[in-house]
Amino acid sequence: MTPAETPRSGAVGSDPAGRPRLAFLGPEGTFTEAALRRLVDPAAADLVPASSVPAALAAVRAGEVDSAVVPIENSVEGGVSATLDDIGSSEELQIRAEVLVPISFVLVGRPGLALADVRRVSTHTHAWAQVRGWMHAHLPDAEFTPASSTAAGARLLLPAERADDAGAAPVVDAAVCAPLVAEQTGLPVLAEGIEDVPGAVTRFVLVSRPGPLPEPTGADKTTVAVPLPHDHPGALREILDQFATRGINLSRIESRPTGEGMGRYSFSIDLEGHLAEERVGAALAALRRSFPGVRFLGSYPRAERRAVHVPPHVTDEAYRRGADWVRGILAR
Ligand SMILES: O=C(O)C(=O)Cc1ccccc1
Repeated sequence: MTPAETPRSGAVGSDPAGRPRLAFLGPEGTFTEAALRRLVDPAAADLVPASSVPAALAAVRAGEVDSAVVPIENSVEGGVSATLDDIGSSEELQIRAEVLVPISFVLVGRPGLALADVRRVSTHTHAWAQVRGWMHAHLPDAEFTPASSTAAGARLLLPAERADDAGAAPVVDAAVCAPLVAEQTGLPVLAEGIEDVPGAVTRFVLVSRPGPLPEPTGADKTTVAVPLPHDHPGALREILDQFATRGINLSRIESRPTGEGMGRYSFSIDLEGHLAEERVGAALAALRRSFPGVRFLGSYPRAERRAVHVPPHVTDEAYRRGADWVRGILAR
């Protein structure tokens, strides 16, 4: 990729013959679309809405698009399983960039409907989890109808969007979505700021097929998945030791079932640092020796751009001094 082909973030793999194609969890108005607009210049790319996270990632794998933007972690709800499981299942995808998006929700309703008349509410499961307390306090009897995204849930309120039976009453009364969707659709806002935890943020990642890593910036993050062998006592301790002895801080670690049977788990880990840094490369090389199933899922700049603290004994310079000393002895 040449600099001229590189969009704003420098993160998107682009097709020299044309504009990069970018899939995202759609339709228009999702939080994922807001994330995409922060990661790349939307005017320089073709945006392709996908109906689910797996669909967006499958389009990348199949080469139908260059990259996809998907949610990966929420400060209230934790990891987004659909994303962690999909990207962690192979080394076919690589995270190239991340961004944090503040999340605030509104409740939009069917035109003419009062808040007290709302019975059925649609939204994405992650949004529902973040407004449960508000719902309990204001609409305790509301039924939840899951939608593929917040914007898709809101669109159920627009009769013209329902191809099945355009004349029929909407299947839901209200939807939880971003304020932007109310503006885009003209749907009336019944309540705003309905999130249970003010200041919640969601982390989104830009994912593409494997390629050259972004240059180290000193403020990077690396994501790996480590399936645990079931006959390896102390495996988790060994994994953590590799990072601890090299002064590598972890910013996320969670276990996900592999689907191969009860008790079979893979650890999804974010660590501070870039694979090109000695301590990170050494830790991952050591992990690979003991756990050949380890998957590298990307080294990329941290959203906050905050420099990683590297203890003095594990800087690249410290590694060089150590290696020089050994070489000097062997050369005697
Ligand atoms: O449904 C959306 O708008 C998304 O982008 C997924 C999501 C849902 C709730 C919080 C953050 C992201």
